[in-house]
Amino acid sequence: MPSSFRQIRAIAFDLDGTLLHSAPDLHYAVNQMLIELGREPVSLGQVTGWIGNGIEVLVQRALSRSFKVDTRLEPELVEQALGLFKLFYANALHRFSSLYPDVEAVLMALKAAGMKLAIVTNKATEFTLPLVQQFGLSGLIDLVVCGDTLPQKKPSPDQLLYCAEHFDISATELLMVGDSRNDIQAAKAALSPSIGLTYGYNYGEDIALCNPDRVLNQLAELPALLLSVPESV
Ligand SMILES: O=C(O)COP(=O)(O)O
Ligand SMILES: [Mg+2]
Repeated sequence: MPSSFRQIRAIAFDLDGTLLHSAPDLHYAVNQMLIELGREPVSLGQVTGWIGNGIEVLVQRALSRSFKVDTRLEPELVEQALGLFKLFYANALHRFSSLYPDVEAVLMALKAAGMKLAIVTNKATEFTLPLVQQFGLSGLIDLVVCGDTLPQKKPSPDQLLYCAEHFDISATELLMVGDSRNDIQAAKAALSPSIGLTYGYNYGEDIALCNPDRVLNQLAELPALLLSVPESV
């Protein structure tokens, strides 16, 4: 565990459950899809527990009505369901979703201090970019790496390594800030430090169990942690 984050030059923020409370719109789109397929809707709590591995897996979990995907799902059904989900989600992207408290202020403070800022999400590009724009983050974020930007998504380290390369820094100088074990595992695999936030989704589990370098309860604590490090440390 690093004694400080003095070496940090760039920050990779996860999106869903970290910057954006997206579960309400994902829940809406999942239920519209299920209803269209003649199936019973599911609860917000269920959907929240299925977020984290991208939309294909979310749709498969919804069809299975469980976190563990039913291996007997017909590929044609999954494809049809995915098409429906995309249609409904595209129309409900930011209807019920909201930024978490202090997101803009925190990003502005970090950017003003010279940090490069990225979003590294497992969400597909077609939904991520409109959300980043809609919530006014485009001018604050230097790079967006989505779940379909590269062949592998988190917990693979590839998106973080791509990010470090883009910023021309070492992965050890890139801090991953996320709500999920996928974020922390990706950071560990990339040899990047990580901060786990407690308010997000993480399949309903305690983020501290993934052993991030630091656990924070609020994003607002981040600037002080990164920018007010005594010189002698
Ligand atoms: O799309 C998901 O399943 C999760 O996205 P995230 O990586 O931004 O949390
Ligand atoms: Mg997340």
